[in-house]
Amino acid sequence: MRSVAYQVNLTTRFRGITSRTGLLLQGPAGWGEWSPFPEYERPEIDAWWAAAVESATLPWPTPVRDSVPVNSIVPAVSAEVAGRYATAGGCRTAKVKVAERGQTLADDVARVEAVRDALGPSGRVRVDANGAWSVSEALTAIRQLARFELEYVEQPCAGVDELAELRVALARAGLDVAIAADESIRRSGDPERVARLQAADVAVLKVQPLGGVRRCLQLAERLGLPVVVSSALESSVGIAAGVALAAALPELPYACGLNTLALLQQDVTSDPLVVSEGRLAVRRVAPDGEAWQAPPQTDLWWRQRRATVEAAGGEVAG
Ligand SMILES: O=C(O)CCC(=O)c1ccccc1C(=O)O
Ligand SMILES: [Mg+2]
Repeated sequence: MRSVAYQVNLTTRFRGITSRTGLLLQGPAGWGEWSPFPEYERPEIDAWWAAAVESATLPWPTPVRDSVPVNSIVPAVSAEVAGRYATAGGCRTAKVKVAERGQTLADDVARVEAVRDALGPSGRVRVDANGAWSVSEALTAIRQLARFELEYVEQPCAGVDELAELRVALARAGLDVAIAADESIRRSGDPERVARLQAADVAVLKVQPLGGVRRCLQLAERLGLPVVVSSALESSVGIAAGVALAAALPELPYACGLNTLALLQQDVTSDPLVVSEGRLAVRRVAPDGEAWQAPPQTDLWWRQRRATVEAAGGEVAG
């Protein structure tokens, strides 16, 4: 199958990176995106490849809705500008990054307060710590953040066992705040351990790291937890696969973390997915133009990376 590499700059530094690169794959069903982060290796990146192949070769599972709600993203910015991020695109749910290295809990409290003020009492506010807190740090932080009525706290601690311990401690402390697992599902090698250990109330599912839309639908069923569909910071081609998953889930109780196109300075198409009134439409995306195409060296690097995964002959979606 034909493939072409993209590379675009980010508008805001995110996860410590300032640009995003990946491979777009064209097959009989349309386009797929393969964009495991550069430091990821086999076998972890095989699941990402399976997702791209699924997107390029198979139709999407039957949707039960034709658009999906998404959350805005508030990076670890100052409280002064946080409110503007929170309401972008008409979103009524915001996800606030907390526990950023070099910042304090007071910075997090000020940022979350600004977001709650901007959305008003009917808005929903979630935070994501990306596993940065110990159990006791998480307890301290959640104690202070709970007054802003959090929808959930995403990956407060790094380990599955820590998440389980934190949930017990929260219940003991009378703090009724839900916990979502993200990295613990997509990087632990055993996504179902979270459910077995009752380590989370909510499961964050990302199509590429979990091997495709069909795999995610099956996993959602096995987990038996409410699901939040989220992006891995992709172009419109990858986001479309996330939207397809969200559209096919029997229940969709939460806004999706698929509003990451706003973090890219450019997209791979002149007809990108656009958030309107806080929602994304369900549809396929095809790349066009060339301003986003990666330089030859980067394109070559992706082709070689692809060759290692294909040579290993990992199973693909079906
Ligand atoms: O959940 C969202 O709103 C957006 C997705 C997101 O935050 C993300 C994107 C790329 C890598 C990691 C993460 C994360 O959830 O931590
Ligand atoms: Mg997360």
